[in-house]
Amino acid sequence: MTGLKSIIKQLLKEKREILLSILFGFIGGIAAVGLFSASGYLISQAALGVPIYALTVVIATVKLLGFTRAGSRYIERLVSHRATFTMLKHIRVHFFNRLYQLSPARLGRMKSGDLLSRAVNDVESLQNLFLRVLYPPIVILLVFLATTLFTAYFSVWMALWLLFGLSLSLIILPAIFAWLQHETDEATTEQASALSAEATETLYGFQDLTIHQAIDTRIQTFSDLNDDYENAVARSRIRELVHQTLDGWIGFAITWGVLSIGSYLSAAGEMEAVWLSMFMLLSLTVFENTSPMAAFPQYFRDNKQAADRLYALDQPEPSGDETLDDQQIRAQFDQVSFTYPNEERQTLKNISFCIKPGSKTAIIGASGSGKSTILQLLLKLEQLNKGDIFINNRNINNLIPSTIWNQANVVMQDDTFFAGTIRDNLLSDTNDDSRRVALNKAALESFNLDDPVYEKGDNLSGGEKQRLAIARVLLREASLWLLDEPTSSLDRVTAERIMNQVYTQAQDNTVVVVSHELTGLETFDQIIVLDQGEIVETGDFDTLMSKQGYLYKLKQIEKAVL
Ligand SMILES: Nc1ncnc2c1ncn2[C@@H]1O[C@H](COP(=O)(O)OP(=O)(O)OP(=O)(O)O)[C@@H](O)[C@H]1O
Repeated sequence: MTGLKSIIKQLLKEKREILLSILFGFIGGIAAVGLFSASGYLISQAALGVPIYALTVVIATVKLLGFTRAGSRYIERLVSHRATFTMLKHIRVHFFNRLYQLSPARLGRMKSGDLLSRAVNDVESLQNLFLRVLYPPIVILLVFLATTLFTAYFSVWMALWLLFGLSLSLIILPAIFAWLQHETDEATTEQASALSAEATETLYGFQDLTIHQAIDTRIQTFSDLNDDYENAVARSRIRELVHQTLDGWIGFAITWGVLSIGSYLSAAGEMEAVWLSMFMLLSLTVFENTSPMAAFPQYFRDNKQAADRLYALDQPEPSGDETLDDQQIRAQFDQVSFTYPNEERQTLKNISFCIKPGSKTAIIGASGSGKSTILQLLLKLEQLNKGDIFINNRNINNLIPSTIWNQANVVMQDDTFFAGTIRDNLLSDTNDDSRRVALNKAALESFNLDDPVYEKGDNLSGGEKQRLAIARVLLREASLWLLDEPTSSLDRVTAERIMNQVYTQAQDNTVVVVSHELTGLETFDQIIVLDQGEIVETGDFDTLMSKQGYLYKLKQIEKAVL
């Protein structure tokens, strides 16, 4: 289902409001036509010297139509806006739920500026969908048809002429302008997206760009993108104005035609001349109603694209097992290959290994050899391309990601910290005493729970962030520990102290540690050595050293360097 269809389906839930909007829109529109027509008739009669008492009914009708028009316009606006805001509320909730279910890896691949503009601009622009795209044409059509029917009572030719004007104004002109706009609009959307992503990246990287003296180039790029976008928007607005002008001319031309037909009919004695001014004002008013159609192609396009973009995030609800019954976690990779989306290079090549329940595994290897990727796949943050991963003998494809996350204590290289306090950033609803114990275990005893943390943890050093991330996991109960270089920014003594705390707490659990460090490997049950996405050897420390293979050579190099 396309995005627009999904949104319209969502909107149709507000049936009552929609029907009321159309009904009162129609009453308001037809009252306006009636008001001006009756006024035209009144002016003609007054000019002919008809006494005022003979016109009492028409005068009262004009007044009544004036009130009806104002009242129904008010009710129409009220119910149409209520329908719109209810719809927006549902869409926001739907969008957030989808965003929430997206895998963090897929989220990460979207440029943050782009994503923000999606969330905010797209939902905001959808408020025009009902107010300017869906129901105004229906109301205009109904008013037009009712007016044409009324006109047909006096003259079929005049009614046909009005119908001709209706098809020009309501169908042909919007279709031509929608077609004209089609190509440039695609470009405008891409430019808006590029501009937003560029702005976000420049703001985030402002400090680095300034230090590396690359800010001027970046600002120039931003300024060029901005110019392109502004030009595209200006072109689009000019087209809208041309459409509006042409629409006005069509209204005048049709009114002129109505007047000509009326004059001919009254000269031929088939219609009284007193009706002429009524038809002239009727035609002018009914065409005035069509002026919102000039913005129709633009709004239609904007809303269609916004809806498609929002619903592009839709993906099937994750299905599968929601629990892992066993206390201990066993993981097995069976001939797994993996390439990141949109990448040519294979990151993992046909790797197989088994992590036994309650065991301690170290994954080592050169930078870029694929160590972190193994953790990403285990957490189902990425979808493997070939082979199978089993957790407790269940294929990972049949597990919903949150089942694994519930069981996992994870420290990644780029854990996120939020503006708030240390307490907030521990992400635990336990009591303050337990929080303090966790901070102590993570060698953060100098921190207070109320100490502030800036956005993205900007006031914390690299080592403090790592220790805070470890304090987070020390507060959770989990049977699988996945630690990606958890102490790489710490001095050896502190690192050992903290890791001892981790191993004590995780002594019965399955632990996988990704590391560059070659020290302390003796304590692991299994060492997996990776090189360029391939496993070059596995085994415990003594076995690998006695084999005098890859790890042995690395150790020799380390010895020589130190
Ligand atoms: N999100 C991503 N999209 C595309 N390629 C990626 C992504 N993440 C990692 N890669 C690539 O996959 C390869 C393996 O990356 P990975 O992070 O798993 O290596 P690593 O062994 O953990 O490296 P390091 O020790 O430097 O952290 C690298 O070549 C990297 O460029």
